[in-house]
Amino acid sequence: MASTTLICDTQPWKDLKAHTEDIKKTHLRDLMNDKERCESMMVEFDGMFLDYSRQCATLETIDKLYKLAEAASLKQQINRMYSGEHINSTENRSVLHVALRAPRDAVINSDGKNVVPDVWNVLDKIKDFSEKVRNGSWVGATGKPLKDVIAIGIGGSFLGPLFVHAALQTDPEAVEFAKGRQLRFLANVDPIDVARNIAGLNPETTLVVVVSKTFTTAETMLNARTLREWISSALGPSAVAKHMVAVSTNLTLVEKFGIDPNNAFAFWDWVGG
Ligand SMILES: O=P(O)(O)OC[C@H]1O[C@H](O)[C@H](O)[C@@H](O)[C@@H]1O
Repeated sequence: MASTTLICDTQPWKDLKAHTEDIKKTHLRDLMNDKERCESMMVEFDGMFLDYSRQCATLETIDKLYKLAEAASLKQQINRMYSGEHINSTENRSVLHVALRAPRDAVINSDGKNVVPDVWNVLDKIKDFSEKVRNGSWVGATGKPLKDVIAIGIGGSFLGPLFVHAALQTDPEAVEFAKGRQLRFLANVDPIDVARNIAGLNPETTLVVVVSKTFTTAETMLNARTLREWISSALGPSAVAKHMVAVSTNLTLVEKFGIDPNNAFAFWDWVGG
């Protein structure tokens, strides 16, 4: 049940607010001298190390934050999310991005259906396709392997892929695999940006990935049509099926656009856009 009390009207919020005034008087240098405090602000899990000791916070702050989380029913809200309740009340839908990284045997229901098998079908399809592109067995319209990628998308459909790209830029294995390849992002409708994106790329060896939850976003669709024209004017309209793929919830529009449904990687309404 959603509470009608605003979080800022609760006692734990007021306590935390008063506490922040106190903590401002203490220098971080002094906080860092407290060994017990520093040790309890470091955690390790599954090879990941989190050190949050360099925050203006004491153990008392953490305790107050926990009390606030309790007042906000954070645990219950997390459980509601995992059980597929429509916690996105404005869009009346589940919020299940957690299902995208769930193990194969997990059961996560949305509207009475376990969504995990569908997720894994798409993940396997993505892996299969990307491996073919990487090992050169997927070839373009003129028989050449595809080495460069242009990702079209705006908002979340740009920032998500960009985030992964940024994260992998310092991973030695990813750097090795990316040698000789370019990944470019087309995320606005400035014609100069289109020109910059395709400069130096050959349509014969380029893969275009259109990422759009709705497949109706004006900027993305304009850029997708521009690059469809770039490909088909150089290689003929049938080349689109070899050189363009999509990631979307709207597979009907993807197919209408001319992308082969076999190369459309689905996701679902319950993934935030
Ligand atoms: O993924 P799409 O449907 O193309 O939407 C792309 C973006 O469109 C708008 O800017 C929305 O505010 C964003 O939340 C969304 O990520």
